[in-house]
Amino acid sequence: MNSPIIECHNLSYNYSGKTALSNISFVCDSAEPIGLVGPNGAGKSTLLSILCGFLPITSGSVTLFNHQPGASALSGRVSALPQDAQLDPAFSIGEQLAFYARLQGLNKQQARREASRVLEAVALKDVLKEKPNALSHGMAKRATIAQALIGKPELILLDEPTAGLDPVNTRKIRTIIADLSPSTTFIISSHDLAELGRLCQQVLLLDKGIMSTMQLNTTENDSPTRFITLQMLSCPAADVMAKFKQIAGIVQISNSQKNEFIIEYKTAIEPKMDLKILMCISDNNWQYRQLSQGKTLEEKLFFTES
Ligand SMILES: Nc1ncnc2c1ncn2[C@@H]1O[C@H](COP(=O)(O)OP(=O)(O)OP(=O)(O)O)[C@@H](O)[C@H]1O
Repeated sequence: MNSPIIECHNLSYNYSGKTALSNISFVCDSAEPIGLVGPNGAGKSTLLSILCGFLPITSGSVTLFNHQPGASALSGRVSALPQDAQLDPAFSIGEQLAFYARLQGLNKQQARREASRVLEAVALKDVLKEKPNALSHGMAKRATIAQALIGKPELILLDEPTAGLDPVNTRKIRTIIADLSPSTTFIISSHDLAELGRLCQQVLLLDKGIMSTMQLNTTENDSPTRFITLQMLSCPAADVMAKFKQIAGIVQISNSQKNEFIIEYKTAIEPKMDLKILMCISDNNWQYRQLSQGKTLEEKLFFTES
């Protein structure tokens, strides 16, 4: 049987007496991308630093593919993109990537080929000879992700890969991750819950150093009711709720935020509730922005009653 990708038991970490991680335990054995979320200061970067072997394990245990973080056996199998990853302004992108490839033991020619391969994977093959100052912020971020792809690692830890990026570049990074999964497992720390909701089936939630895990899209499948999230353009909320309540099968509607509604319905009564809702919107000449199955990740994490 294969060893789990990550196994973490009773891990705690303190900075000079200040608790950053408190007795956390989790196991990752799925190749699907895993989200790591939590408010500022929750302990996400600390956890990633321990997984990378940058910080020591002082209490509890952690293994990646059955090895201690930072073990030489993990070289080439695990890589990371730190939150503040920088490119060296003095060297071209191709030179820097080839340098990191050489550190992994490739010869000069193999390293050059590897630099081209990873740049192509992030849709940046034209910048091989450019220096970092010729790249936009989004391109530079993708170039640092290219660095994390060197040697085709099985596990890549990404700390805030889309922070500060526009929607186009955010989408490009999502595509890169989706294309490389599941042959590569990504752990993605991010405050962008919409992005994580699109990519991840499993989410690790850290709050003040305490962890809980959440498996997305599983409980709903087993449940007699499901959820739809509906975003309307400006609309009379009270009218919308009153009209929807008349649709057979709808058990509950909440106006989760301005122009957004979470609708819970019984699948046995109306399996195609999305069509019913769209017909109701059309009959009333309302306009909607987006209808999606399930709740948003934000709603699941922070506003679902347990
Ligand atoms: N080098 C350090 N020295 C002392 N305390 C630290 C250090 N690094 C982090 N901390 C503290 O540890 C806790 C966890 O910080 P960490 O950076 O891991 O959180 P985070 O979830 O990554 O936050 P953010 O989302 O803001 O990046 C915080 O209370 C922080 O102040």
